[in-house]
Amino acid sequence: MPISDRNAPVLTAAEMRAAEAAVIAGGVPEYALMQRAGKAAAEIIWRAGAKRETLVLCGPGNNGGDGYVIAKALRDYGVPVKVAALADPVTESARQARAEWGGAVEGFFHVETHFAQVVDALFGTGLTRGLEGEVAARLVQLVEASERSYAIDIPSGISTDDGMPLSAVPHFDLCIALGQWKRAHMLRPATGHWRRKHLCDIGIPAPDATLFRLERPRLSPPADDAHKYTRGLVAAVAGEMPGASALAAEAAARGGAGYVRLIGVQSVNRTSHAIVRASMKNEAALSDPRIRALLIGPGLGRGEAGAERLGQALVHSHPVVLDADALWHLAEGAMAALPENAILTPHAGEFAQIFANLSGLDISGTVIELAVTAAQSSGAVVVLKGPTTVVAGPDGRAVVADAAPSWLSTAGTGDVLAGLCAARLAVTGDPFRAAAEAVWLHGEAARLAGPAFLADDLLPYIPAAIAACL
Ligand SMILES: NC(=O)C1=CN([C@@H]2O[C@H](COP(=O)(O)OP(=O)(O)OC[C@H]3O[C@@H](n4cnc5c(N)ncnc54)[C@H](O)[C@@H]3O)[C@@H](O)[C@H]2O)[C@H](O)CC1
Ligand SMILES: [K+]
Repeated sequence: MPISDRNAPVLTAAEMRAAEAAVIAGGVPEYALMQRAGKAAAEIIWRAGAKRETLVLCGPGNNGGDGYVIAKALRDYGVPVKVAALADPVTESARQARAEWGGAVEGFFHVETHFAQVVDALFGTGLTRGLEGEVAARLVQLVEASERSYAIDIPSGISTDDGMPLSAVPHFDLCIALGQWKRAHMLRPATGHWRRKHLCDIGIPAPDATLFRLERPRLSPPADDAHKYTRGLVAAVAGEMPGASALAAEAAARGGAGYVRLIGVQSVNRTSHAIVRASMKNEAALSDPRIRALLIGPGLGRGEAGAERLGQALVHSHPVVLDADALWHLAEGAMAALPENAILTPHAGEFAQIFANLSGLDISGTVIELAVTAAQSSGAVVVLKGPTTVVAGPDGRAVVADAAPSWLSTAGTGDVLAGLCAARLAVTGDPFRAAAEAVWLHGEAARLAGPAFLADDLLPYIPAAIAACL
């Protein structure tokens, strides 16, 4: 189940083949799908490149078949086109496409090197190993010599399921994904191999999937009769570095919570007056049954005092967001004590530290497998933060955020994200939805803030990010 109909599925190569097979079983011939794919891609190339001379590189499989369809369609638009093939077609559909192209087919190594545009239709989701050395080198040479380049479905040499290059892979202007997004379209390092990506709809319906692309969520304004408690009370527990918990608390307040209580902070300078402070000694402040989300970790400290505060805070079983130093304190025992609705927000280093200690857990694979395995083993929603952030739920669902600005890689932005997670958890009561909304709002606030911001600068952009979702 996607979290909303805006979230497109992200498939493995096997899932893509199954989705394609279902359409073919429903009566659409494979060749008709290839025609749709090739024509849709050709239209995009035509719009981008008009009548620039174009070289289409065709491989032996159906990716190459798409290439022949593209070449024919571009020729029909009046574009000067040449085709160079690495090998003869090995599938029936590709043979048919080549026959319909009907024009000359040059040798991959013999065709001249300089073209205004190059289209890579050598290999797609059927890639089983890296390209041979000279083949990869020639592809890089042809693409680098061109003014514009297009990768059909996936750049040749990129592994579909993990986004890893299996041989030298050039950088393209545009990656044209066919039918549905595949994992490599979301994962580094693959995503560094194109400037833009575009998904072509070729009539392959979204299959049942567990992984989705994070898209702009739909949020609702508070109900007409809302008051601060119905909108959600967030309790943020401070620690050794009060600035971090203050930042997280402010993000929670701007992220939609009705009431934010900051507990256990001594120095109060520079925190909004709307955030209510309470002492750790005031037990009622933490045990308050109206608390809809507890936030602990930013600035907590790694010493005894931090561990003690964490223990005190978890005792009440509030839905919780655990970040930073709280994750550091999270040993196997504490993990078992997590309340039902918990969100963990580790970056890669924290992630390795927590989950490497869990016995019997195989932590390997892409950030997607890592986050999903961690969520399933901990029973919590895991937000694995990084250049590609993944939100995974214990039920196996995950969303991947592939487009956050790299300017977010600065101190304190994690505190802001944790605060947003707490706000959305308090508002929605659903940790998976909350984490996905928070990650999107965080990325949007960063986009709005522009370059070289401080984490504090994100705060005034959060309302505008929310406004984009109403
Ligand atoms: N998904 C869809 O709905 C549609 C996808 N189309 C396109 O088809 C490709 C996938 O085609 P497939 O034939 O399965 O695989 P490839 O063309 O990627 O290549 C398979 C071919 O190549 C051999 N091979 C694999 N790796 C290497 C290598 N390193 N060196 C040499 N040879 C290699 C392998 O043995 C096969 O013979 C998909 O990406 C779309 O572009 C269709 O158009 C229909 C709709
Ligand atoms: K390709």
